[in-house]
Order: sequence, then C-alpha cells, then structure tokens
Amino acid sequence: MKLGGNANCDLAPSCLRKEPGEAGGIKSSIRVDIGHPSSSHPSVACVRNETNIINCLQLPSWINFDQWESFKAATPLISLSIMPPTNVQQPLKAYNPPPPTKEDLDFADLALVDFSKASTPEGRSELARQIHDALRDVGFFYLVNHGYTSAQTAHIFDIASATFDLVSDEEKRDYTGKDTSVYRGYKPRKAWIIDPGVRDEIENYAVHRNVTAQDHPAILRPFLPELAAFTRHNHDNILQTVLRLLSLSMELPEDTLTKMHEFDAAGQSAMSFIKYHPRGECDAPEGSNVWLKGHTDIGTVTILYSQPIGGLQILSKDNKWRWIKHIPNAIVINVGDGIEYLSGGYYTATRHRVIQPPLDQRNIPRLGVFYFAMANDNVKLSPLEHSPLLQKEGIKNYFEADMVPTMEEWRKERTLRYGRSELKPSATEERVEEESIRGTVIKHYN
Ligand SMILES: O=C(O)CCC(=O)C(=O)O
Ligand SMILES: [Fe+2]
Repeated sequence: MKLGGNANCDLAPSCLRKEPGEAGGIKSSIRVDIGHPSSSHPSVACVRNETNIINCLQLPSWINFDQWESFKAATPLISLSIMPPTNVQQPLKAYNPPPPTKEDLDFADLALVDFSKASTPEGRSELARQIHDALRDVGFFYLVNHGYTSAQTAHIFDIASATFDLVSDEEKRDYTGKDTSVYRGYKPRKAWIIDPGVRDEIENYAVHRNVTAQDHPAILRPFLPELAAFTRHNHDNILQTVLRLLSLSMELPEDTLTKMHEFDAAGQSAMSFIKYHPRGECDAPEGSNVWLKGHTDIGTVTILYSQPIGGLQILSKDNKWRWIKHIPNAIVINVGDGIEYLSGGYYTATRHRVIQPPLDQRNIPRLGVFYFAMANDNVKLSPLEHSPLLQKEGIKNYFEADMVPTMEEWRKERTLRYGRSELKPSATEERVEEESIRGTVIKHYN
C-alpha cells in the first residue's frame, strides 16, 4: 500500500471537490469523488489539512477492510470519505421478492412512456405531449427503457434489503437521522402517527445524492460507488429528462426546470430505501389497513422503482383509490407539491397511499427503492408565469405573495410535521385530515 506523504497526487483535482459557498473552498475534511464504476477510475482516498492535500492513498486491489480500518485509525483526520475498491465487496444475498399478485384488483390505467425516444427533439416533443396527458388525466405514469438493466436494478434492491436485514439495531441507531426536518440515514419504525393509537411500521434509509456526504453502516460501504452511480443516473438521466419534458409540456424553454435541479447545488434530492414491515392484526384498529396515509410528495418529481408487492394506490379523479400494477424494471413517476406550485396548479400532485398488500402477498415485508427529487433549496415555489400555456390556462397562487416558500423552507416544514403534527378532521371530506402550512391546506387521507 502506498502511503505517500506529499501532495503529489495526480488524482487530487478530481478526487477533491470544493464545498459550495465556503470561503476559499477549503474545508477541514476530505472528499473523494467517486467516478463511475464502469470507468477505470481507481479507488483513492485523500487526506487534507486546512490548505493542502497531505496524503493520497491509492488502494491496491488486495486491501481489505481490516487494513482500511487500521489506516483510518492511524490517520489523524477530522473526517474521511472513502471509495473502497469494488473487488472487496462481499456478494450480497439476493433479494427475492414474491411473484406479483394474482388478484383481480382495480388497477389504475397508467401510460407507458418509452424513454428511448427522448434522445431526439422530435421524440421529446412526442413524450412531452404524452406525459402532459398522463399527468393531467391520471397523475402517475410508467417509464420504460430508462437505462438501467433488470440486473442493475435488482442489485440495488439487494443492497436495499441488506440495509435493513444485515445491519444490527445497534448499528442502525448510529446511523439514524438526528434532524427531523430532513430525511437522512435511518428512520426507525413507529416514528409516525398513522391513526390515533397506531404507529407506522416503516423503516427508511435515506441517502443524499452525494453519497459521501454522510456515513454509512459497514455493509453498505463497499457499494458506495454503485450507489453513487445510481443517484447520478437518477438525477442526470431520469430526473433531468423528465424535467425537460415537463418544461416542454408547459411551452417553456427545455432547460427551465433542469436549471432549478442542479446536482451540485444545495438541495435534498435523495435516494431512499423503504421497508414496510407487515402489521400484526392487533396493531391496528378494526378496519384500518392503511400503512402509509394518503399524501402528496413534498418535492418535485418522485422516481419509484416498480416492485411486485402491492399496496400502492392513487386517488383517481373519480375519487376512487386504484392500485398500481407492477411492471418488471419499470419506473413509476409522479409529481409532488413542488411541481404543483411551480405550475400554478396546472399539474396537481396526485394523492397516493400504501395499504396492506393483497391477500396472496400478506405478511410479506415490502421493499421499495426511490429517488425523491427536490428543486434547489433556493428555488421559490411560485408559478412559472412566463409559460404561455399557464397564461392561457390560468394560474393559481397557493400562497400570499410574502408567504411563498423556497424549496428548502417547504421541505423542512413538511418533513418536520409529517406524522407528528396534530391534524384536524376535514369539515367536508370523510377520512381526511388537514393541516395548514403557510396558509395553504395540506390533506392527509386514510
Ligand atoms: O411505498 C410506496 O410504494 C410509496 C411510498 C411513498 O409514497 C412515499 O414514500 O412517499
Ligand atoms: Fe409518496
């Protein structure tokens, strides 16, 4: 193992990055840029003090975790990020979900958007029309040919499964998010109120898109390059393309929304793994089968990797809850509050919930992989008034002029209250509870 004691690391410019907004850009911690696993970017860890890179370590293929742990212990650092070489990965147990339900359920009719058409301007115009109609009529749609193979997606599910099943409760506690205004690290079961006297059985593990911006349990560390590539793919390929189509669909320049969602800007677009533990019969009051209350998503675009265990339902225009059907290796897309406010109500954030899975899948834990996109923190969630379409169709303002939140304010206020704040029963709708945030009403459905 080479432990050079100088700054002569030709990888340094690419492996260290300035923290945005910092004076002089130097922080007393180190960063390792991860690179794409399909490239030949070597695994490297760099150590820096206040001003200089003092040591770069190129990790040879034979390093193991004990050696890495001793290196870390022997190195007086404030913080350290590492991309371990991919060949120290232990193979993970494959996650094998059950087959899709055979029950004849009332499924929502979602459009299938073929992303392979997005590479040409003509294709994007066609897809922009398609997602326009899908969002106006139904609110959710599928994406296929999104660039990840079934095997790549399956391995992300293997990692998600290990995040919950192969980490001890004690270690989970060390990586549990402390700040309840942001999803980061684990959220344990029972943190949220579902019904009076009923708590959730949902475990979450949220990962900032810059995966080295937080520490991870040991089992995940060898997979950080893969997870980094995954958040990049979600952000740069899937999200940015959806945003281009959305901008076009509102007759706006194609980069209108992409500029509001920069990977490197301050913001909270993040990946999440979610595990729903089956609820015991006695844990819920008679007749309550809601696992995650009906809600709108807080951010702009939600990317949900289709998985076979049923339970996700959307509230259709006719006020009926309809199931989302599993399509292997498809992505399910919906828009959240952010797009509703930016589009002045032209696109509404469709309400959705998770209920107990159908009978033939009962008592099976339900695992999900998501990328929850948010606009840059400093984006004001006011309508894109220069859209000719919105001007024609009418623009709704959800907030008084001096109350319009930024994305950061909105996500923090919503996250802080979610599952914790007191909700009032709606005066007009049954099984609906409400809260008011900045003078706008947020509804929660059972
Ligand atoms: O688990 C699902 O299928 C949906 C989860 C969801 O809606 C959310 O976490 O916002
Ligand atoms: Fe949601």
